[in-house]
Amino acid sequence: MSAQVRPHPPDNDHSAPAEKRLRLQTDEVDLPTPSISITDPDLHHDQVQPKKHLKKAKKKPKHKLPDPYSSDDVLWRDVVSLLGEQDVARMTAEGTQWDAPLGFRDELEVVVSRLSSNGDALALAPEPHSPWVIVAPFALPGETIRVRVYRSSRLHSFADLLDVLSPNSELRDSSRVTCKYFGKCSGCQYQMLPYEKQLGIKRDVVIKAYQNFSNLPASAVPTVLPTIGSPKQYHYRTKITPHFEAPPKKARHDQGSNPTDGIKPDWLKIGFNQIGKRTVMDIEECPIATPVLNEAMGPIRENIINNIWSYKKGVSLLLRDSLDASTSVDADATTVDILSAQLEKHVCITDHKATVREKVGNKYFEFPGHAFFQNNNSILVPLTDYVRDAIFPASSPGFKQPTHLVDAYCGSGLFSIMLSPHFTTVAGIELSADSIKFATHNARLNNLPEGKCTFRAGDAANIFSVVSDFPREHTALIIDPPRKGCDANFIEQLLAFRCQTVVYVSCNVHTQARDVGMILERMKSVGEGGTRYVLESLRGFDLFPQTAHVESVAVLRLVEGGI
Ligand SMILES: C[S@@+](CC[C@H](N)C(=O)[O-])C[C@H]1O[C@@H](n2cnc3c(N)ncnc32)[C@H](O)[C@@H]1O
Repeated sequence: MSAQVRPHPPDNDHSAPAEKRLRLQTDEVDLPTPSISITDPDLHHDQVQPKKHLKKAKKKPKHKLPDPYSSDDVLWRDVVSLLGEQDVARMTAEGTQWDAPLGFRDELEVVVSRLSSNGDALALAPEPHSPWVIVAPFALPGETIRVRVYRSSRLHSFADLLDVLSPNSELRDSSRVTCKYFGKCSGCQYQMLPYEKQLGIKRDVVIKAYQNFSNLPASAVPTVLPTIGSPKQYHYRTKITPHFEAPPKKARHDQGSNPTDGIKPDWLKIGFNQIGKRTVMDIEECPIATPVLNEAMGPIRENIINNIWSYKKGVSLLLRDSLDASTSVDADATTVDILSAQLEKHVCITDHKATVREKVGNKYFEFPGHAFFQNNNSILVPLTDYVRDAIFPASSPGFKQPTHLVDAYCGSGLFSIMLSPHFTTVAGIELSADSIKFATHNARLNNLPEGKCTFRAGDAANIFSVVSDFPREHTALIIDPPRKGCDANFIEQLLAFRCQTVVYVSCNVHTQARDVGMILERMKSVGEGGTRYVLESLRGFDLFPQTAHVESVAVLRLVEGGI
């Protein structure tokens, strides 16, 4: 029996490396630059050259290894785990780990063993190709699938899914798929899965990240709590960035200066990247985006079609869901009361410089269209409440009530402002001067007492000199860095600052695991004052339903005594 899976057309061009292919969540997947090196023996073997071979070392390496903590690196750990250390060690010693037993466009049947943390299915290649791993999208554990190989890497080959020959009926429910592009678009991976299963898979991603990337003993990592689901599982995404290419030379030549008359030329695709390809696919609606973004898509597409000949370069569009911010808010009139009167209408913002307005709980946030803001508004109250409850545990004997909050990587002030009623003093820092301007504005917009929240632009590590007079035992630190995580300087200063509670929120659990591992490990040797951090709790939040992404929240608490 075949399941409803749309096969790829036969003309796939898979020449692009996976990391170059844009995904829908482009802002969440800025690939990490490693700030702390890891000790993968294989990496060292291939990259560190003895001095006498310096000349050779300058040559481009034959095989490019993935950047540490990149999605390819995460996949590599999954591949090793599936093959087993023994086979991997043997093939590494034999130098056969790059010798793919399968060629371009080879077709084969495989049984899916498990999912990778990136959401792809992993299967062991059958004899005579084993040991080797096949990586394919949109398939589930236990399923027999037919695939076609398009690219090979170290110990694994990437393949298109051609057909699901025997679906896993306990997991796959094709009736759940609401998007006509699912199976081709690179934005979503899990629409065929019941939501509870998606949450379970994301919990496993958090568990695996700490096993593979934290360097911590199992005893130092608490049982990962169940993933908190998103109140909205569709129509939640408040920002999308579809893109399109400029007219190809030939089309320009053929068309001359004739207008399109509103008819979309065949070569013009406005949308997101196809799975496994560098090419854009045409997308007229996106069911994970909010209704106002979907409504705006039609007129925006029409405008591009009518004016396509004026584009000399490809364009990445911005569509952002905003409460109606068209009325300018002057400093004296910025009260929540005034806003409440005008607000509940949603509009689509397309200008990077325009002001976007969102409401979270009873607070309002404004920020520039180009700036970072969490993309799933529906889960922000549960998320910020969770962080608040972690900082103020219900009953903990001898617990010193926090009064001061440090918000590192604060953006336009989400955590600072949401949690401000619970603190006397709040200090935030953020690299983007624009976001800081808005964080300060947002404190006023929400009528916070003057001087309670202070925000400054700069590198996160600079915050520690600013808050050196905060009472450490009454201070909580929230960290919410970009995907690359914190740098070593920040972690060193955090260890010296040593406040009572650290809540680490991250959209990349792999760099979070690295950083938390580093904090706990370094604490052993720093040891000042007889205190150390423990990882008290760990859980995922599903900010990105239908996709393989997960937000992870780690709570670190300072405790007395050694290990
Ligand atoms: C994941 S966002 C979190 C923003 C905010 N906490 C929120 O939830 O809206 C990470 C933020 O870190 C900022 N950032 C990146 N590198 C930084 C650095 N070295 N120091 C301070 N902020 C940085 C980015 O500009 C971005 O606003």
